[in-house]
Amino acid sequence: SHSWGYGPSDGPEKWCDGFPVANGPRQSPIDIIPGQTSYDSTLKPLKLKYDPSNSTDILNNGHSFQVGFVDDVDSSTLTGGPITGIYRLKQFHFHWGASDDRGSEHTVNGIKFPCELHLVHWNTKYPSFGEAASEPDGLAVVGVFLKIGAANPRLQKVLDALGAIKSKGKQTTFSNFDAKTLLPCSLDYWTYDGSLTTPPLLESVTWIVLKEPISVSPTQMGKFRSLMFSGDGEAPCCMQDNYRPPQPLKGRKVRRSFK
Ligand SMILES: CC[C@H](CNC(=O)c1ccc(S(N)(=O)=O)cc1)c1ccc2[nH]ccc2c1
Ligand SMILES: [Zn+2]
Repeated sequence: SHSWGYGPSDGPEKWCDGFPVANGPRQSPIDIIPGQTSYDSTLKPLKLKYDPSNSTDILNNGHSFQVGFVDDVDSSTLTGGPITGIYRLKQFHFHWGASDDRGSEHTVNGIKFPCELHLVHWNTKYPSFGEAASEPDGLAVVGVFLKIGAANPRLQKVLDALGAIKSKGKQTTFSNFDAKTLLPCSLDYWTYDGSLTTPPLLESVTWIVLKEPISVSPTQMGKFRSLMFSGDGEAPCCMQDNYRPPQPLKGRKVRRSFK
């Protein structure tokens, strides 16, 4: 079966065996080279409307942890930016490294950040996330870089919940969380057509990567690394380096919303 991970035997270099689209024309992440992006004045400002009452749970899915949202109504949505229509927030999750010198999926001029947040939205022109995930305009993921600095109080509620979901498959309630508090001041962004960065690597994602990072402290990064890829009763394996490296651009254009 398609069991994949981030280790030497099941990691990103092996994913093409089970998921040939890994070598497709619009794979993610990519290295963003700001000097090679083009300013597009027709790009609209991002509009993120998140209702805190929509957050439901926090789950260790064995690859990362994610905070889930009620997505059967249009109360936590993404509109504007490079997309048309209304996309609903489904979940957010993170990717991080074993040390502060790596961990992000997108890079900027080859620079890796210690962590990257992904806010996953699906196009409401489709009946569900699962169906949208296989459409070229089905998903929109907002990526936010985390850089080492002062402890970020906005992360603390999420990090304090990790103790309850240490191993794979653990889940607990997580209510009244306002995902907007995780966003930086500026919503300036780069955007390009890409894919999920984990199997099944579906080429259905409009990527919207924010230029301004948010801060995270080394201690807070340690909390991410206290999670386990492994389930209870399995050989313990720390959840870290759960990032895919940048993929070939294959002629794609990266646009930016700012001068
Ligand atoms: C269709 C994929 C989905 C599971 N994966 C995701 O939801 C997902 C979301 C975002 C990103 S990222 N890092 O690019 O932001 C990567 C993966 C998914 C959903 C339901 C499923 N049922 C059976 C299998 C299955 C897979
Ligand atoms: Zn992700």
